[in-house]
Amino acid sequence: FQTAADESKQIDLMVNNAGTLNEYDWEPVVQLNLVACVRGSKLAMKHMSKKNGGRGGRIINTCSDLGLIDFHQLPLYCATKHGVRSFTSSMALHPDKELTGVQFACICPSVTRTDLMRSYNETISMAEDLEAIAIPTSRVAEGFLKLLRMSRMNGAILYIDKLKCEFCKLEYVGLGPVWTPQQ
Ligand SMILES: NC(=O)C1=CN([C@@H]2O[C@H](COP(=O)(O)OP(=O)(O)OC[C@H]3O[C@@H](n4cnc5c(N)ncnc54)[C@H](O)[C@@H]3O)[C@@H](O)[C@H]2O)C=CC1
Ligand SMILES: CC/C=C\CC(=O)/C=C/C=C\C=C\C=C\[C@@H](O)[C@@H](O)C/C=C\CCC(=O)O
Repeated sequence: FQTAADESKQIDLMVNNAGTLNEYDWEPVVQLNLVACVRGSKLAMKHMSKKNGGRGGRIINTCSDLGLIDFHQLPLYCATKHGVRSFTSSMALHPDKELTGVQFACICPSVTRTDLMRSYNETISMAEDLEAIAIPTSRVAEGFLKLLRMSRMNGAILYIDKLKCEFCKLEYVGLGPVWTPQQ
């Protein structure tokens, strides 16, 4: 991050995308999926914040549909992605956001054809079924671009599957507003 900041002076967009899946050797998974996402977000936040002389920016975290639902085959992976989702939307709710100029959002793709999916396939005997429901990476890119095109994306949780690319509405019961997209 420091190298990028030194070379380009200003970072406008930070994407915390790295992630992995291993329910057995699970502690490194927490470190990468959740801890690194929080670290990366905080570094970017500090650099971008108008309160520190920055000019604002966007932080987009790669979550998953498993950050929105529970799934018995991948409990640890789900826990890390629920953490990413909650951290991101909680940061977006911070009352300082107009002062910092930093917007937070996350994308929640369903199963996508990547090395991660292929490594999971090796552990089960359902390769064909997974292949049938998986989306191409280009579909995730479409969702990502949809966020970038919005001038105000703060708080967005974008669900992406074969048929849908739509914002999730979470109910902040009694504590705040439900997020709706603004252009
Ligand atoms: N493939 C899928 O079905 C889905 C993936 N995701 C999420 O998308 C993100 C990207 O995953 P994929 O492209 O599918 O997986 P992938 O395994 O194809 O790519 C993971 C990337 O993370 C990087 N990485 C791994 N460990 C790292 C470390 N310790 N430090 C820095 N970089 C590291 C790798 O170099 C690689 O570029 C992850 O956060 C994953 O949880 C979300 C929903 C569905
Ligand atoms: C699959 C691991 C890759 C990425 C993890 C991720 O971020 C999102 C995963 C989302 C869902 C994973 C579901 C996996 C399901 C499999 O174990 C099978 O149960 C699916 C089998 C058939 C599905 C057919 C259907 O119901 O349409």
